[in-house]
Amino acid sequence: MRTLLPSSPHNPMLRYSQSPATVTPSRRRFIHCGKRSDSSAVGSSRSDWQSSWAILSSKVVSQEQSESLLSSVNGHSNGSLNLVPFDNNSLAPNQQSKKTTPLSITDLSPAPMHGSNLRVAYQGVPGAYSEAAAGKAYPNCQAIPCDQFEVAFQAVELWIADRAVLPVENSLGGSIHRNYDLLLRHRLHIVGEVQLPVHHCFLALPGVRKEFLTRVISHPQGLAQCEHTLTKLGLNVAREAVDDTAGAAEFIAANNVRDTAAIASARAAEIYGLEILADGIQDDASNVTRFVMLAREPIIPRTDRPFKTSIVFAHEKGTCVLFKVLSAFAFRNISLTKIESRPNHNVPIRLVDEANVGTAKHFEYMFYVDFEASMAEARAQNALSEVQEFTSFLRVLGSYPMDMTSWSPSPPSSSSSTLSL
Ligand SMILES: O=C(O)C(=O)C[C@]1(C(=O)O)C=C[C@@H](O)C=C1
Repeated sequence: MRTLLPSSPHNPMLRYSQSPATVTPSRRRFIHCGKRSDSSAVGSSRSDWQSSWAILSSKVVSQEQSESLLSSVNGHSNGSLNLVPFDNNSLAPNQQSKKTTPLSITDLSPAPMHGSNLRVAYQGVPGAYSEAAAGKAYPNCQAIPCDQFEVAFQAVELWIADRAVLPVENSLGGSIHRNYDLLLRHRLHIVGEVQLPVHHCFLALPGVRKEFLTRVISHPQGLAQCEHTLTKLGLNVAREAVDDTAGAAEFIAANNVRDTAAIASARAAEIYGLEILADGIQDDASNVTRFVMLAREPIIPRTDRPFKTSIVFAHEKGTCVLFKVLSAFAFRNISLTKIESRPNHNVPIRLVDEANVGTAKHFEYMFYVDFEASMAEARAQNALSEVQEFTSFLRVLGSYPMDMTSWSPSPPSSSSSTLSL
């Protein structure tokens, strides 16, 4: 069995290892709200979403369930929850030990952007955009680098990390498909989202001139997001994909590679001692990547701020249900913010024999939809009940606060050169 191990004491990045597990989860108590199944998502029950959300929406919860919710709302331990402070000593003696108002759902206010002491797994090495996203999602968190997306999922499942922050889509490069597939294979819950402006730099070893360059390396998304600019710069260089942007910078520095440039962040340049040859080389100034925050347990959905809900569904009869499913949202005035389809790995192709005509070969899909409503709203619950009628598989990936932070394209860093190199 593959296990997760830090690669070395000096490089604490989490990697897969074939050696016996030596990692001890720091907390063993694991109460989850949803029904657990093996990693085969399509094998999940069609009422899977209800089992998760019934507990959250119910006013009558068992002590174990409420303890579970209280101890890990939005993944924060009790200590960091914004519960209404209750000072027993400030009450008159005859009132002491009596709580004046019952705790309500809205008192369980997690601070979604608060992350002190949280261990947050991300893919990449220090200086990666994902590390910055982890810091935006959970300020002051302990960011844990992982060499693959799947390792970040497992780090949370094994209690090595409390959260994972993973990219799902970029405004220029599109969806990060691997993470859509992994969301389905694993049983973590989306508990938040952050949108990070991504400002790329063109980096090389100090003193390297562009005439010497034969190659540019970066994460595939980094290459995709700078494609037109690279062409415009007139560089005759091969493009090569690596695991992450900062890893590309680290590689150049560690191996003293003088014919290669990296597309990465200004912070990566600083960490690995590279020079910024050009700044802001993304094809669009407002380049932004959306990340999701993942936890072992869902948060309590609320109605006092904008929420988004992410679902995934499929039907054994294929894409013909898509229109009906989408109409369940349209009738209730629920806006969709994203729709994505991925191959249905359990049933990738469906053969339909038509008499005298031949065999039609239909590709089968899993559909991912994000919509602007909270699972605490009746209209969202009703829409999902209707969706359930039309689908053979439905899972709520999470209902979570939308990232509403004000945003503007990041200005070039002060050490920038010109775009023309
Ligand atoms: O390589 C990095 O720095 C990452 O954090 C990964 C990643 C991605 O997967 O999209 C994150 C944000 C940017 O869009 C480019 C790359």
